[in-house]
Amino acid sequence: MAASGGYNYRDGTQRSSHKVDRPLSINSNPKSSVKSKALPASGPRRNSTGSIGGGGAGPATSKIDTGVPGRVRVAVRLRPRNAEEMVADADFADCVELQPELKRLKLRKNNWDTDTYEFDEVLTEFASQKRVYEVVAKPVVESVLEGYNGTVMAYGQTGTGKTYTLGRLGEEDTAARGIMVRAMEDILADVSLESDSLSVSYLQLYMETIQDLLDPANDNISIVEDPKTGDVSVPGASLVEIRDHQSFVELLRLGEAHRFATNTKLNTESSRSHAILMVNVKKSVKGRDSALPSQNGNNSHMVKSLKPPVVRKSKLVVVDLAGSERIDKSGSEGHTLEEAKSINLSLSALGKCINALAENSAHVPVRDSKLTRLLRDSFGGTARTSLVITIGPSPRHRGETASTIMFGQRAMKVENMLKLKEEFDYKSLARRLDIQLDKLIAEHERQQKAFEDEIERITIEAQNRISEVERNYADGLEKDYMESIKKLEEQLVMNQKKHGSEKITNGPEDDGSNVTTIKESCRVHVEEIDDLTKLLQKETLLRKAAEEEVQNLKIQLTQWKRSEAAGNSEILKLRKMLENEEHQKEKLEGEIATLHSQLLQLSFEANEMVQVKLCLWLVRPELNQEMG
Ligand SMILES: Nc1ncnc2c1ncn2[C@@H]1O[C@H](COP(=O)(O)OP(=O)(O)OP(=O)(O)O)[C@@H](O)[C@H]1O
Repeated sequence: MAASGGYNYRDGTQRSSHKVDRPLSINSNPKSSVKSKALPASGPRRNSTGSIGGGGAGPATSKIDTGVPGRVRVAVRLRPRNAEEMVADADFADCVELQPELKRLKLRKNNWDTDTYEFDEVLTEFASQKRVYEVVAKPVVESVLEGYNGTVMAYGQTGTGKTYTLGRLGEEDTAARGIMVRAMEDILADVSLESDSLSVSYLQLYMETIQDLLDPANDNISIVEDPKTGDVSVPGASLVEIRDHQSFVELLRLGEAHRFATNTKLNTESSRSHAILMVNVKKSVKGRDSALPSQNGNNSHMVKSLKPPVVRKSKLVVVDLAGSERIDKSGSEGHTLEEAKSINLSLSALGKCINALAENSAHVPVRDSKLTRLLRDSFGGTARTSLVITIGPSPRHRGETASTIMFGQRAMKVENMLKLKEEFDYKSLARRLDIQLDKLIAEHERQQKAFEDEIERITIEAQNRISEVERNYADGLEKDYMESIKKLEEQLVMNQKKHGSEKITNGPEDDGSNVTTIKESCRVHVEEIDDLTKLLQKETLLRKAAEEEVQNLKIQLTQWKRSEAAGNSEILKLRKMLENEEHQKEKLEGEIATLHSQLLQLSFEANEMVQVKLCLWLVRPELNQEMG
């Protein structure tokens, strides 16, 4: 696609031009050949200071956490000769010679002399995409999954393979997949989508304007720096939750279609913007709070549930920079020239920051461009950073190749301090406690209901038994009584009959046998009354036993009511503890804000003091000399 006054998207559409408000700054190409030795690898290791603090509010890392040193790692990748180079450079040797096993690159000065440079990895034109991912990005992705921020960035001349290395989707040929796709595959395989979360933003920085590649209408996104942590974020960018590999590939495709690209002399589809993919990973740290001892050893599960869970919120940033070629080389003119100037401006600002960091300068000009502000954490910050510099083999571009190599050499000297991005998750603790409280209340209500039902059942049963005993007793008594009455009546009738017949036979005189009969009848009655009394005593005993059982049940009821009251007071205690935790968190946040504003005030005052002294010196230098 021909370069014109407007600019082109990769999807083929044309948009109006943007204004450039800064002068051109030419890419630095220092002559000095700094030959750095590869430093020993220093990956993130968990140290004691990176562990959870004593249990206060705020970040989970302790305040004395200074991090672990992690130098920026740099790999160099050589692109194979393309069709044009096959013809144009047919009679010439490549400008570089690679010694991958020695991790060395030789840059030809002329036919008989070379400069040698060492890198962390040297990737030849035969290196597969898989190998490139494994040596350049995989260690960074692993760090991100452990809770550190990470950056993977590609830097190099136009057409040397930055987008090929980072952004290839490899849908037709999975072996061609680039770093972005492979990184997401590893992340998806490690996180649990039930408890962790994964979201993505995709931006482009074009002529000092940040545009959302997932929503191009959103084209004036600002950078926000957290005054507490120094973390850089772009809250205006769309944040898309990733659930699976395919949805991520779709997002990349959408973003790539919106990326500004044009046809330059060096690349038919040259990216004219810096693309920045941000992958936010939020992982809960399992099993950490279970190590906490209980205070009294009794309610250990309660203590455990009151400890806030720990989450790690890390970020992987993948940066595909625009080409770092010289303007005359890319054949830029008109609007494309303005683009090239802007690209060079931001890349030169990045170069200056890297130089300052490599030389341990007191001042690092981070604020000179949006690119350096966005990459603040990646160079000299807390992230683990891996840079791949891409070069071409053509001797015609030796100057650009040398410049790229020097950029990589200086970046190798930048030391970051990796910090674990861990914090207490109060929100999830509150959610967990709410759920627990609801469960406890529901369980308590369920037990109370079961208990009341049981009491009712026992009471009804006891009452039924008492009524039955009473009924049996009354029936038995009545039956016995009636039988006795009947017997007595029969006896009386028999006696009367006997007495009458004796009177007829013996005349009216009594010979004493009548008295004997009555006595006998009385004895029988006494015995019967005895039997009845025994029966009555037995029934009384049964009634007493039933009454005792009712009494026991009443005692049990009182005890259950007491244990219910104790359960209620435990819930109140838990609520109180939760309120205390929240109160303490708010207090600590307030203190941090006060300290921060005091710090700002002090630095403002110090600044003013310096300015007053400077004015004094300018106005009255001799006075200043007198004052020493
Ligand atoms: N290692 C490689 N093997 C084979 N082909 C490659 C390799 N690297 C790059 N290419 C090819 O070279 C061309 C340019 O690559 P690419 O677009 O990735 O370059 P770039 O550095 O991103 O350029 P720009 O800065 O202009 O966007 C593409 O056609 C790409 O397929």
